[in-house]
Amino acid sequence: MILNEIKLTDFRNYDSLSLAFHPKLNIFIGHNAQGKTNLLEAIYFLSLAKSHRTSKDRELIRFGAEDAYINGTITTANSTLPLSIGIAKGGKRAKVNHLEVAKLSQYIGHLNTVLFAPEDLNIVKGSPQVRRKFINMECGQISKVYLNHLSDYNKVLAQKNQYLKSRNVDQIMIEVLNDQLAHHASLIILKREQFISTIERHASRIHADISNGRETLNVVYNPNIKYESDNPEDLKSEISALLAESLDKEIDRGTSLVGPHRDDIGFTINDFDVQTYGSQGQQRSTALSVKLAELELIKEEVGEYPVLLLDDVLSELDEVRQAHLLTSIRNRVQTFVTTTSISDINHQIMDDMQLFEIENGKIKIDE
Ligand SMILES: Nc1ncnc2c1ncn2[C@@H]1O[C@H](COP(=O)(O)OP(=O)(O)OP(=O)(O)O)[C@@H](O)[C@H]1O
Repeated sequence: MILNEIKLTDFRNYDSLSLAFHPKLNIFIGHNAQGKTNLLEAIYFLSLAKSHRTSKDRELIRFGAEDAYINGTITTANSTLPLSIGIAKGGKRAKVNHLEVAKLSQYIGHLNTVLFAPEDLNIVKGSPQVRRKFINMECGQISKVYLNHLSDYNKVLAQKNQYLKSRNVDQIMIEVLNDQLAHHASLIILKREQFISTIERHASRIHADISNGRETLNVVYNPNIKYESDNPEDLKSEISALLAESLDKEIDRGTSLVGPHRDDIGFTINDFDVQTYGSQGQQRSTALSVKLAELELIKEEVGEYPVLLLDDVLSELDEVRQAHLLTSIRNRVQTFVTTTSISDINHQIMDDMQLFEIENGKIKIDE
């Protein structure tokens, strides 16, 4: 999948901008606060009808303007398709092939993107909550069934926690809720297990490449419930037994202690724990490999590679890791990169790409 061009009107610090992109590699270079990330954000918004930086769409409208527009054209294996989104203070409107869609869900999915930004390092360094959010987002994109079970699980869990907090715990009610939790948990756990093993398969290959074969990355699922079954019914029984065993403790503590809401993922390189013992560079390349594995997942799902957006990651990687990223990946995946310095860019890469110099919302195209 390729994004051929983009037009911005009153988006962030761009009043009017029209750019044609290189099919392999596009580099946005400029000092801080000139509009590099704004451009990646525009591409991300064109893909998902939401920003990766803010939930308030009105922040995207240029100061003093009434509305903002992003237009783009994508080419897939089968077609060339114009996409457009208008953002007004009161809401947003999206068009596919010049026709307005009734629901944003009909719009999303035409342009697929994977974004890697500095904060993604938290997938490795952050709390288990960050990693659960990552699994939920990724599994949710691939499986609607997962999303439904997760949403039901969270609703029942909130109810159960309310009961546990009250002074007079209704044990029968909690047993009913535990039965529902065990049902949803069994499906969530099996999907997570499957998802993490697929991520590991891709991420470990990518990591071997970017570390020039020196490092073996493993991604492991650390479920809160230690289980043996691999079919939903048996797993549900195992979970039910554990929940029953933990009930007294849960009543005592006034909160739910057991279940996939306490799961985590672990990363090891050459068998040591990356979070505890990894260097900064190893933690970054672990996060990057895990994110790049998403490219392969989307390819398996959709049949085509998405577009890759890399925000400010070059300066963080050594030459070998950079070269891998920008040479092998760009031959498969159209890539957009932001950087503050040309010295960050490996010189072998400079031939087959387009450089855009950005200064205060204006772009100079380097021929
Ligand atoms: N709604 C808006 N209207 C006008 N300008 C805006 C708006 N939102 C942000 N900006 C401006 O955009 C600039 C920031 O752009 P951006 O985040 O793309 O920086 P960047 O080039 O990626 O910088 P860095 O290298 O520091 O990450 C700032 O000057 C900010 O004032």
